Amino acid sequence: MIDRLIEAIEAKKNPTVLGLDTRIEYFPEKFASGFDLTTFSGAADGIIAYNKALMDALFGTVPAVKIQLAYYEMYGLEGLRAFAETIGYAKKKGFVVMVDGKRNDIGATATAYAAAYLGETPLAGENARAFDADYLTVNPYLGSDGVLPFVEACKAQDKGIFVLVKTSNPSSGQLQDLVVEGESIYQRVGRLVVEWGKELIGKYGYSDVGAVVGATYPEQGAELRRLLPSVFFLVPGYGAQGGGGKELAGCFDGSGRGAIVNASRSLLCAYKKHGGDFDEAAFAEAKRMREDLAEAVALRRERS
Ligand SMILES: O=C(O)c1cc(=O)[nH]c(=O)n1[C@@H]1O[C@H](COP(=O)(O)O)[C@@H](O)[C@H]1O
Repeated sequence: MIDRLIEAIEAKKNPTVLGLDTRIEYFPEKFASGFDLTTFSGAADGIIAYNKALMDALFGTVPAVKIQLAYYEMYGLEGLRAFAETIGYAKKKGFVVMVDGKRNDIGATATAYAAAYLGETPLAGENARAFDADYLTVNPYLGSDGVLPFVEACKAQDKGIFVLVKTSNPSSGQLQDLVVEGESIYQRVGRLVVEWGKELIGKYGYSDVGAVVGATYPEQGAELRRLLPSVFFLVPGYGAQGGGGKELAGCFDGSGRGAIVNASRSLLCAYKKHGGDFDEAAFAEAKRMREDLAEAVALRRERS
């Protein structure tokens, strides 16, 4: 999977993920008036239409989408309908599809989650795919036996995962920065990610087992980039959370690879900054973000 992700980034010359954390409060008035937003079903219809318009506007310039499950679960079964339809449309448009569910559990249950998002669900007779994503985000708190079922699914199905290593939120250091046996927890998790992914290295030297590294901690990002050369980074926290710009140079490697940066609210609500229609505004913001990241990559290349 990782080779496909890297090639998709290079084809668009843009290490950006469109985060589809879509909620009805983000709809501009004119768009909102087209749906009955007093019901889950109307909200789901609105979300599907919003997502499709954004994907239509951005598929030429952005290589991947990340669909955050929480924003679909909160609209109940209708929300899951919107989730499934968004995955289907994203694939049709050629996006690499990441599902952000931060899943984990004991081994047997992790196997069920892996079947749901990365693999196949056994039915009487034959297997079927429930939600067919390319990537899933995974929480490592339960240790190896809670992560290996996802790694197995990556192997069997040519998929990928991003394991939470250093997250973007303000309190991420409360546990992740603790020093144990001479290294921080996030460094230790990073080393485990290398272990988990060592049999899944693609032709560019990166593994299907990647890491989430928040844009809001660029120093730790650069440190992890040096420490984990085979681990590709999903970097959330750009824009709305304050991350971005040249600070992110250290998340990339010397050839400009190694990371893809997610923006959700800053693209979903770009019309509030740029004015005009929400899809055109998202396109303008995606272009600005691409230039911003290109500068970070250029700086990284200069340093190598
Ligand atoms: O796994 C993630 O994607 C994630 C990890 C992390 O450390 N920080 C983080 O913000 N995220 C997700 O990335 C997205 C960020 O959204 P914006 O802040 O609106 O761009 C949300 O879907 C978060 O759940």
